[in-house]
Amino acid sequence: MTDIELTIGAPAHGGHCVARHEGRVVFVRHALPGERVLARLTEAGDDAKLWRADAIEIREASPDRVASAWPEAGPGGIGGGELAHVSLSGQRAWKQAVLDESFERFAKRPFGGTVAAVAGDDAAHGLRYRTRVTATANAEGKAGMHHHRGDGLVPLSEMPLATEDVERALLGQRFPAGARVAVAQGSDGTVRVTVNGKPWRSGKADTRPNAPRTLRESVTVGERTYEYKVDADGFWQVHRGAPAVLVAEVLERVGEAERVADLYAGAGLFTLPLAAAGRDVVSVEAHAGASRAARRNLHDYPSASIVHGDVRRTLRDGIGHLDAIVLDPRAPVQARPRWTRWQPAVHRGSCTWPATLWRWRATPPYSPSAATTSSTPRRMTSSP
Ligand SMILES: C[S@@+](CC[C@H](N)C(=O)[O-])C[C@H]1O[C@@H](n2cnc3c(N)ncnc32)[C@H](O)[C@@H]1O
Repeated sequence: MTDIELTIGAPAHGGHCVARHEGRVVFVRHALPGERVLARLTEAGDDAKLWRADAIEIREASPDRVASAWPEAGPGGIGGGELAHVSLSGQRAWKQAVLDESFERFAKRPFGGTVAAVAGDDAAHGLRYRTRVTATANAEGKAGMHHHRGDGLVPLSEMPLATEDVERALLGQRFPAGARVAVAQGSDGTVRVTVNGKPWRSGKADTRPNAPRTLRESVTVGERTYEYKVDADGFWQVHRGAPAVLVAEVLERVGEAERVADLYAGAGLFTLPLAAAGRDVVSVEAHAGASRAARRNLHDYPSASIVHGDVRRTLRDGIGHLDAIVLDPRAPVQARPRWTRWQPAVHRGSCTWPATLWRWRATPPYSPSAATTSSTPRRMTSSP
């Protein structure tokens, strides 16, 4: 193992900072801008343009450095807790810098937003926000997570990002070796565990034909509360405050637009409030379970049509005139259709961050026929 001393530069997308060593770029995790660190190289091929390293000793610390809130995600540890050593204000400044830089570089326009805490984040010190966690059981049946960019499984002794109930369900029992474990908590506090896609209860598979598989979620924005039923192991925004923040943002941005597409719509988090606001919504989602959930959630709203299918194909086939598009892809850019005359509507949320939000509304006119013939969109980054 080779250790090198580095001066740390700007933060970059994905939880690392950029440094330089003998002309080569090094992505350094567990460091902060301005720090002087001893870094252990973790990927350093002779011919590689880019090296990766973990800061293992801090020689000159940033004022934003704090004791790690999740030591297991420290150097050589689990991926996904990259900012555990950064103060909350430092995390927000970090995210602001990444968003500002990404928008300037890729969208060629200013980000213009300000990164702010979701209600309750400060009181919880930026922790305990995840209502969804997935893990893999190790040979002893303990829930574990993978090393950053590695296959090795680290059994968890804590999961400080999760709500306490989710953490308890994850760590307080054993699972079949190698199993994929998903733990989720609904708005009413109910926790459901799914093991390899099947219900799990009180330490064993729940084989009852009527074993519960869904969770209730309610999202309150202003005076209104929207009710959803989602699959316990299906997609739902993992931050407990994200659904309400995102719905409020979407409603405001869509404004009075009459016909709206909700692309990559999941279980209908945005489709439902948009339909309830009287919008004519086309909701497109490729995952069969999520699409079924959306149908269930939108049952009482005839102004919403649920398309179960691929976004690109659906747009190519034509979905008619649209006044606004809400776009929330989970997959990176390749999954996006070829955008045309308007700036791409882009949102990419990342679980790495204490709060996540970049969501843009595309402006009309939208022309389905142009969708396959015009220029390729500007590339946007997305997080792993
Ligand atoms: C990040 S989730 C967002 C769901 C929803 N907008 C929300 O916020 O709850 C992205 C969704 O896009 C769906 N998806 C991914 N690729 C797709 C594609 N090519 N066509 C349609 N849906 C896709 C996934 O199944 C997933 O449900």
